Amino acid sequence: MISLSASDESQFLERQPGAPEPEVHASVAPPTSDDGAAIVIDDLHITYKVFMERKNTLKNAMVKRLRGQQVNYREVRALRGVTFNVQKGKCTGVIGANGAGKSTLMRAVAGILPPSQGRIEIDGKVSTLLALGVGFNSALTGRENVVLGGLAAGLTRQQVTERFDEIADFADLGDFIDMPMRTYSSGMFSRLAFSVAVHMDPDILIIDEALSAGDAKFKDRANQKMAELMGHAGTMLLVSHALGTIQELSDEVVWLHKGKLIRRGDPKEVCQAYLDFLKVGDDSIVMEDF
Ligand SMILES: Nc1ncnc2c1ncn2[C@@H]1O[C@H](COP(=O)(O)OP(=O)(O)OP(=O)(O)O)[C@@H](O)[C@H]1O
Repeated sequence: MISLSASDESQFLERQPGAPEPEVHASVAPPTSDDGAAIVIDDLHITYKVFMERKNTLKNAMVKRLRGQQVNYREVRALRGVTFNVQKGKCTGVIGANGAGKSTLMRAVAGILPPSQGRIEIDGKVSTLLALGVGFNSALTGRENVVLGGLAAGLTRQQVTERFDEIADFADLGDFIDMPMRTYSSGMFSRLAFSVAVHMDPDILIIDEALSAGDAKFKDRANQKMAELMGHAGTMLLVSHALGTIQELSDEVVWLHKGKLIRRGDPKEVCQAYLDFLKVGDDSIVMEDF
């Protein structure tokens, strides 16, 4: 059995203090051809600016700038020259320790964060748990959010109406579908986000494990649905600390560390290199699957 989420497993994936940094593996080379790629990521840099004002707000920083005063900020280089592509119909898993840049990469591919340098090219309609989860309005009911989410993803009102029952059945929320989403548990919230995301006929599906929480029964159905989507030649970018899930679903794995791409290639080999680096045993792969 595989699981979508293993956030509680990350405790097993801590590096030993003082362990050396991983070296960029020699086999990491820029993609030779972008032909047939659904996602092209070329020398991608993302730098966050963290404002260091006493009252640390964007408004304060803007007021200072308008007054011609110097604005103090610190730069966090979350991604530093990442290059790889994802071929149509393939699944690429993204792994790495806390703070490696995985979520930043997902947000950039989803179009939420603009590149500071480099380029991202997307060929197809992207559906992402990130964007949809963020788009939900917790004052509205699940039903209303499904309609809004569907329209935002480019479906017509009629298409949303036609798909509504399927989306609601998959999320399996019972009467809660007509309750405001602020009354939902985080698992219920994620189930609806997942259900909406996978029913939008995405060409490219971006899944960040943080939003794919759910109970074991739902995870089983979610895994089946993902396998089904992949069967329809869907392209997937999947972030997870659950290396079992990553190996099960991915055609290729990318290992990020402190914003750099360390290794890219065969899922088993890259996961093993990552585990060797973390110096944790194979048990961590097995444990997250239960
Ligand atoms: N909004 C932000 N503003 C400033 N720095 C940020 C912001 N979001 C992330 N960072 C920084 O960027 C780096 C990469 O963070 P990111 O969340 O992408 O890592 P991650 O691999 O997803 O980590 P995790 O496994 O803990 O979720 C970290 O140093 C983090 O502190």
